Amino acid sequence: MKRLLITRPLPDAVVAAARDAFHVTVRLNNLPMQSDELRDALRNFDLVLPTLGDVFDAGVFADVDTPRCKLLANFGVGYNHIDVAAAKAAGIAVSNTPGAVTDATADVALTLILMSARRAGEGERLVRSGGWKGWHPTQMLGLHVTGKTVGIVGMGRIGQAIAARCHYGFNMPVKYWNRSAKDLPFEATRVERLADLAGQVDVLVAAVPGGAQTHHLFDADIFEAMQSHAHFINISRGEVVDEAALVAALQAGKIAGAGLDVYEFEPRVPEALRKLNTVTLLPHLGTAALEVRSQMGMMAVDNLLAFERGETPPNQV
Ligand SMILES: NC(=O)c1ccc[n+]([C@@H]2O[C@H](COP(=O)([O-])OP(=O)(O)OC[C@H]3O[C@@H](n4cnc5c(N)ncnc54)[C@H](O)[C@@H]3O)[C@@H](O)[C@H]2O)c1
Ligand SMILES: O=C(O)[C@H](O)CO
Repeated sequence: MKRLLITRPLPDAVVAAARDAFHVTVRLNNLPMQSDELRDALRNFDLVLPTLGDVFDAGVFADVDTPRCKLLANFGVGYNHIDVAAAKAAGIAVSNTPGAVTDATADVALTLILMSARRAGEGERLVRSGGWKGWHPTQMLGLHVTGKTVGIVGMGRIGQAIAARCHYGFNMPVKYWNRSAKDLPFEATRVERLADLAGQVDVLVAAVPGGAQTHHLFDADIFEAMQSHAHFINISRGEVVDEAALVAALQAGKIAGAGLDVYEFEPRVPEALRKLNTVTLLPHLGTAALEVRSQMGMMAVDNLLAFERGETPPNQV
């Protein structure tokens, strides 16, 4: 049997399915793998099932002369923590888990849109603090979401699921920025320049992958272009945002609020961001449901099984 390393505890059913086919070691630690562990994983296992935070960068591959590992079957759709080109050069394939994450992540985007626009986090803190003095007509007025325009940046699987929820559920006109035009089952306007989109919408949502091409896509210029009543939502990767520029925009009231599930240097969330009442902060909850995490794990196992049969994994990247 091939030796498989699962780098974090996963739902029982996933580990059981993996044990049916492989000699499995589960690393009983919820923190990302450290430098030595990453290298040892490549040296000592035939297959590795890593996840977010396990940073397999070019240096890791360069340090391991003849890796025993032949597949990194990532748990999650986003694989910006793996240098895929360096992996390939080292003879290691990479797969991910697209689709399994789509609806759950779109649901969290809608949670953030509503929480940010309707000041739900701020309201919850007010009640919890015992400081609420009762309802009155001008208390905590937020942005009415129904009918407002949403701008989706990255009209992929998750972007489309967010757009559909906004369109069908909240009657929101949809605009988007994407490398290519999308054929969608509802009306949506493609805008050529990101800064133009930013200036035209009431809610701007980041749904692009992380990586070098999208690093700091949302910078001071984009926040400057946004309308002062608009909200910025990020469910993609923290690194797509210049976090310092976002903090500055919020502090200066250039935008009304932000809803974030991801951060530039996770799990570190700058104190300046945590202090702002206009920000809703979630701890990377996009796929955090047992059903979803189980589906992600099963997809990763399917990729491993296909590879073991000598086939190309269904979700090789
Ligand atoms: N918050 C969470 O828990 C969570 C959960 C799942 C996924 N994610 C993130 O969401 C991302 C998107 O997932 P998906 O399944 O929708 O991916 P996808 O590949 O279906 O969609 C990505 C979209 O972004 C566009 N895009 C890619 N690179 C681009 C670039 N350089 N410039 C402009 N547009 C670009 C693509 O054309 C595509 O339309 C993942 O890569 C992951 O980082 C976060
Ligand atoms: O990329 C993904 O799938 C998520 O961020 C991890 O749940």
